[in-house]
Formats: sequence, C-alpha cells, structure tokens
Amino acid sequence: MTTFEYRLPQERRVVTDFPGPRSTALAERRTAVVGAGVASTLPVYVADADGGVVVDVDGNSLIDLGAGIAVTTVGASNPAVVAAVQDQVAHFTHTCFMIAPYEGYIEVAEKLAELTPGDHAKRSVLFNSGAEAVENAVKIARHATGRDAVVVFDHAYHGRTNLTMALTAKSMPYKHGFGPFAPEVYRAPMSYPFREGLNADGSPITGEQAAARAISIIEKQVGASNVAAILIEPIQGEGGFIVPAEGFLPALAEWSTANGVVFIADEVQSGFTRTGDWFASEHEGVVPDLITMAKGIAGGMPLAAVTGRADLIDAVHPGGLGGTYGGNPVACAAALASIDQMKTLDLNARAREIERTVTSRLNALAGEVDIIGEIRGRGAMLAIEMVKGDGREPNPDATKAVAALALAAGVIVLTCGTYGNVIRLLPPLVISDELLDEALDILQESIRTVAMEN
Ligand SMILES: Cc1ncc(COP(=O)(O)O)c(CNCCCC(=O)O)c1O
Repeated sequence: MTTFEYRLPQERRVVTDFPGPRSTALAERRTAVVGAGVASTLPVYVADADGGVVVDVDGNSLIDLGAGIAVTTVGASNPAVVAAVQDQVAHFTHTCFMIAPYEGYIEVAEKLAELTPGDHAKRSVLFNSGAEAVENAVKIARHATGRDAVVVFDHAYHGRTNLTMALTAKSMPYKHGFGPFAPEVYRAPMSYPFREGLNADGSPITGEQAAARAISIIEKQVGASNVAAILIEPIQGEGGFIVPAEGFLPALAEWSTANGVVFIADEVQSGFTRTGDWFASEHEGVVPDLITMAKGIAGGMPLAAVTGRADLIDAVHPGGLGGTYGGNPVACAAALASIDQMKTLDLNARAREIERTVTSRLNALAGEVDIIGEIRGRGAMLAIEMVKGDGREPNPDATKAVAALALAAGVIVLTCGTYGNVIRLLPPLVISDELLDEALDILQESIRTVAMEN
C-alpha cells in the first residue's frame, strides 16, 4: 500500500453537467480567439489539479487517468516541484544556455547520463518538446553517419513538425493537408502481436521473426549502408500502446550496431518510470545509441532531451545544436525535483503496483464482455484494445462511448490507436490506491454498459 501526501481532496465529485456554466462560458470565449485546429478532449476547463484529481472551474473533481498524456507522473502540483520552480523563477527565468549558461542544465544532463541505459560515455542536449528532441536526434544521427535514410515503423508517432509528421504513421489528424513531408523517411512493419498473423504451424509470430521481416524490407528497399537511423518507440504510444513481441527490439538494435545504423529509442511517452523502469528500453536490456525524452521528465514543465553516445553527439560542430529556450532553467529545476521525487517515492515500484492492480481487474472483465480484444502494456502505461465482430475488428465507437460514459461519471480516460479503438490508462503514479480503485469501478461499469449495447 503506497501513501502520498496531497493538497486537494482526492475525491470524485460531480456537481454540474459537463460542461458546467463556467466551462461553457470559457468555451464561447475560446471559439472567438483560439484556432479551431487545437482540439481538446475534455469539455471542461481546469481550475486546479493535484495527485490523482483535476478540478474544473465549476467545482467538479475528476479522477485523472490521463496525466496530461503521461506528463504529470509525480502530480500536477507536486510540492517539491512547485518549491523548486518558485525558487528558480525568483532568480532568473531565462538567460539562453547558448548565451549565458547555468548549472541546472548541467545537473539535468548528469542525471540523464546516470539514469539512461548503458554505462558508456554519454552527452545530452536539452530542448522544449518531444518533437524537437526527435528532430535533433535525427540531425545527430545523420551528421554522425553521413547517411540520409531514417527507418520508422507502422503505427509510430513522433510529433507534429514537418520531419516528425513524416516519421509519424497516422494521417488524420496529424498529417492530413500539411504536406509535402521531409524526404528519406522509410516505414517498416511493426511487431503488433494482437494483430499479427500466425506461423503455418499456428504458432505466434516471434519478435525475432517480426524483426527479420522488417530488416529484410530495410535491406531490400533502403539499403543498410544508406540508413542513418532506426527510430522506434519501445512501447508505441499514440499508435495504440503496442508492445512488440519479446526479441523484436533487441534484434533491431543488434542489426543497427552491425550495420553502423544509429538506434534511437523514442521514450517521450514511455520514459521516466511510466512503464516500471526508468526507460522502457531496459525491459529487454536494450541500450539505445540515442534516447529522446520529454513528457514525464519535469513534472509538467516543458522540457525534452536527447541523451546518448558521446562519440555521436560530440561529432556535431559547436553551434550545430541549440535553440533559444532549450533547457530553460525553470524547467531544469522542475526536472531535478521531479526526478528526485521519482527516486524518493520509488515510482518504478509504484508503476508495477498499478500494473498489477489494473491488469488483474481488467483481465477479469475481459472474460465477461466480448468487446475487449486485449489488455496490454507495462507499469502505468496500459491499454484496452476494443473490438467487435470476429474479435479482431476494431471498435472505435465503443471506445468513444466508454470514454464518454467515464467522463460523465467524473473519470478522465484517454483513447488512441491507429484505428481509434484503444483505451489507454496513464494515471499519475502518485494516485492513491483508493482513487484508482474507484476509477476502475467506473471504467468497468462503462465497459459493461457499452458491451450490453453492442
Ligand atoms: C513517442 C512520442 N514521441 C514524440 C512525441 C511528441 O512530443 P511533443 O512534446 O508533443 O512534441 C510524443 C507526443 N505524444 C502526444 C502527442 C499529443 C498530440 O499532439 O496530439 C510521443 O508520444
């Protein structure tokens, strides 16, 4: 039993319709001044957040199973993070590390060298968003190898900039209408066990077989000597919380090393205790050449990073990497406090506790209803793939309906997936056991209700 301290009451409290009157008024103001292209999942506007709850402007207290898309791992107002931010911001908000550097940036880089997989010499460069980190990891790989091609995978998500859109798989809403996209990006098949076929003897396609399939395509259609980097999420996020079969990632990493290809793990969503390890790559002992990070790194403050082999990163000429805000001092202070909280609270162990609680309850539910195709994921990065018909056909309507019922009952549930049919669970790791259990009660009832209507 894990206990945490909270500032707000950790309770589900529904006092108005969704949206309530104040949220409705804010929505009207928003329409007049905010671009319609920025969509929001929730119809409510936030007034406060702490631990496992988000409180809206009408006084509703919602249980948060989204953590702002895997960001507020330590909570949205963790007192240690708040104190660190207040102290730093009172000294200086910004000097630009490329102009007037400061210790906080170095301290974050020291932590990343310590925490990321591998005991080799490492370097880090800090940025502001996951997409910016991915862009720069590709820059570093291309610069170090002198090659152009980047290999990514089906169902991948890497960002919304021009290059990261090219790297991302799903067209709508991320890419549609925004082309032309950056060249020299090639897509290989992913290991997606739930949707893989079977071998002729009926046995499942192994991770090694899936890797051999991808490698064959890379070698035939791109040419190993033309590939600067393989870029992959160890657990795919927006594409549907796809956990590749054991052996897939190690085989790709080994091939990359054998062919002078930079192996980049995009851990923006899976990093920083989210999956029960500091980084998801650790699960199979994979040591990436470069790792991209963001989201959970800094308790909600915008910070991202590329960490990896010193020989690759230091090959870039001085001034070749940077940006005005990269490694902002306030964000660095938040990151140091957030990482310290992850250690102090042993959030890797907490993530594994959450996995045990959630998967035991959802696997039992899967036996009751016919709209759950698979429960998967690791730590507190868990997913329910929703199906219909033959038990494989994606069921996006049921997915939306479950999330809507959960919200109406005061529980924030996010969805994802290439087919829009995946419910994902990303609670803050500081959520209490009681609140998590209550959220799971609501989620289970929502799924049962939708199953009866299907
Ligand atoms: C693996 C992985 N790499 C890169 C990114 C991009 O990170 P940014 O900080 O959103 O740029 C993500 C961001 N995922 C959430 C995107 C939400 C949305 O924009 O609709 C990711 O998950």
